[in-house]
Amino acid sequence: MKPVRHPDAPAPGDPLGAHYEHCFGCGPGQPHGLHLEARAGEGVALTAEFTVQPAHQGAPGLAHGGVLATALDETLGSLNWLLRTVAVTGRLETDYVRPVPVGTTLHLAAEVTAVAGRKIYSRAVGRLDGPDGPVAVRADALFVEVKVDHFIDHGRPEEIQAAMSDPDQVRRARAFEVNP
Ligand SMILES: CCCCCCCC/C=C\CCCCCCCC(=O)SCCNC(=O)CCNC(=O)[C@H](O)C(C)(C)COP(=O)(O)OP(=O)(O)OC[C@H]1O[C@@H](n2cnc3c(N)ncnc32)[C@H](O)[C@@H]1OP(=O)(O)O
Repeated sequence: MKPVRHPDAPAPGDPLGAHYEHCFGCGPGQPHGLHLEARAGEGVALTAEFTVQPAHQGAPGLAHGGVLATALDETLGSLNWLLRTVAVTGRLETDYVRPVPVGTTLHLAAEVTAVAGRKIYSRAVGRLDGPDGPVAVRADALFVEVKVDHFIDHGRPEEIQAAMSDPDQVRRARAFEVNP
C-alpha cells in the first residue's frame, strides 16, 4: 500500500526533533551520539545531516561502517514520525559505495516506499559534499510497527521510569498512540 502522510506531520522543511533525549542517533543529551538532525520533506520523505566526528572512525580518518549504518537507521526511523507510527527496525540492508572521511557532512534523504499491515518499507541514501553530491551509502529497510508497550516491556526500568516522568517524552509517546 502507498504510504500516507499523517495530517499532523510537521510541514515540509520543519525539523522533526529528537524522539528521545538520550538516543544515540538523534538525542541532544547524548554526548557520544551522532546528533543527527532530520527535517520533514514532501510526502513521507525527509532529509537529515550528520557530520562525522573523530570519535566515529573505523580506519584512520574514515567513518566506521557501523556508525554510517546507525545514521541510516536513525534517518529511516525518523520517517515513522511522518506516519505517526511507532516502529522499530526489523531489517536494515546497507550498501557502502564510497569511503566517508572524518569531518564530512553526510547529506541523507529517506522515504517510505510502502506500508503493509505493521510492515513499513523504506529506503535512504547518503551523499557527500551536498544534497546532490556523490552517493556514499544506501540502505533499504523494513520497520515493524509496535505499541509503546514494546519499550516499557523491554527497556531497562531506570530509563523507562525517567522517560515516563518526563512530560515531553510522554507527550511525544501519546502523539504516536493516537494514530487513527
Ligand atoms: C512513556 C515512555 C515510553 C517511551 C516511549 C518511546 C517512544 C519512542 C518512539 C520511537 C522509538 C523509535 C526508535 C527508533 C530508533 C532507531 C531505530 C532502531 O534502531 S530500533 C532498535 C533495533 N530494533 C529492534 O530492537 C527490534 C527487535 N525486534 C523485535 O522487537 C521484533 O522482532 C519485531 C518487533 C521487529 C517483530 O516482532 P513481532 O513479534 O512484533 O512481529 P513478527 O510477527 O515477528 O513480525 C511482523 C511482520 O514483520 C516481518 N518481519 C519481522 N522481522 C523481519 C525481518 N528481519 N525481515 C523480514 N521480515 C521481518 C514478519 O515476517 C511479519 O510479517 P507478516 O506480518 O507475517 O507478513
